[in-house]
Amino acid sequence: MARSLDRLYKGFRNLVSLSAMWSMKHPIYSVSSRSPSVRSMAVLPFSFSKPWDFSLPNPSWGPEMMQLYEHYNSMCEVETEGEEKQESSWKRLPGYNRLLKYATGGVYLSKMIQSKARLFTRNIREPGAGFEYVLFVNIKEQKCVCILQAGHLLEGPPGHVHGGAIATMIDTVTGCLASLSGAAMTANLNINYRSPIPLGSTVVMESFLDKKEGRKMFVSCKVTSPDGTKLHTEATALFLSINLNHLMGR
Ligand SMILES: CCCCCCCC(=O)SCCNC(=O)CCNC(=O)[C@H](O)C(C)(C)COP(=O)(O)OP(=O)(O)OC[C@H]1O[C@@H](n2cnc3c(N)ncnc32)[C@H](O)[C@@H]1OP(=O)(O)O
Repeated sequence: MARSLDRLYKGFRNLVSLSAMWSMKHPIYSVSSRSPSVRSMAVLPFSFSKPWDFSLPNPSWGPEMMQLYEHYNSMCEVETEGEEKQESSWKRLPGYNRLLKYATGGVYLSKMIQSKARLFTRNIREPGAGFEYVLFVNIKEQKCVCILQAGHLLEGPPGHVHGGAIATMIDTVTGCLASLSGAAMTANLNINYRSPIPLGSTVVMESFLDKKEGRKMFVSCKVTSPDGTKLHTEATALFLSINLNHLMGR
């Protein structure tokens, strides 16, 4: 089992390179200009039982979310230097509702390990109602950017996003960055909430690897408005790289 888990984690890392392939296989939806409430009721042409890349645009995405997606997605394209083509250091990470199932070898393990388990942030079926997000990583710069459109089911204070939902997304973004070179878990997360995030709005979450000391990774994260003028949230996190046996209680 431990060996299978190690193979599986290598598969997780391969997901980064798989993203380019997935984006070619799945066509991007055109986004309608209807009001946010109408947009959030749009129905996606897929069921949860099929693998679906949630990081691709769907009709619930508003213009700001689309604009930012297109900006970062264009940076993932192959760069040309003179005659030579170079792979971009930016990658879009595909988003599944169960990573385990779609990683190399994971399809077998996902039947053995709590087959009903699903990724917390990808569980709300109605498009636009929960966490609509896409993650981009820059491996060279050790940086991760997430574009998040927070839906109406994430309410905390009236009309605004719940602090726990914001913390969840910060954990996801910083966790993705910390896990780029291997399995890691959050040991500590400190959050300063500076200004509330209105429901339905789009925010940019930027995360940086500040320092690495042995197994410890110190990561920071900033949540801002799309134009960067408004700071919503700031956070620092400590991640510890783990051996996958840690998850098996050994
Ligand atoms: C794609 C989706 C991505 C989503 C990513 C989401 C990530 C998550 O949410 S993970 C879930 C939440 N996190 C958890 O459940 C973790 C629970 N905690 C644990 O399992 C363990 O405490 C764990 C793995 C963090 C550390 O345990 P362990 O590996 O035994 O480390 P340990 O030997 O105690 O400590 C190692 C070092 O880290 C330090 N350390 C450990 N915890 C902390 C902490 N909370 N604060 C500061 N330092 C700490 C220790 O002091 C020690 O330092 P040093 O080497 O200088 O003496």
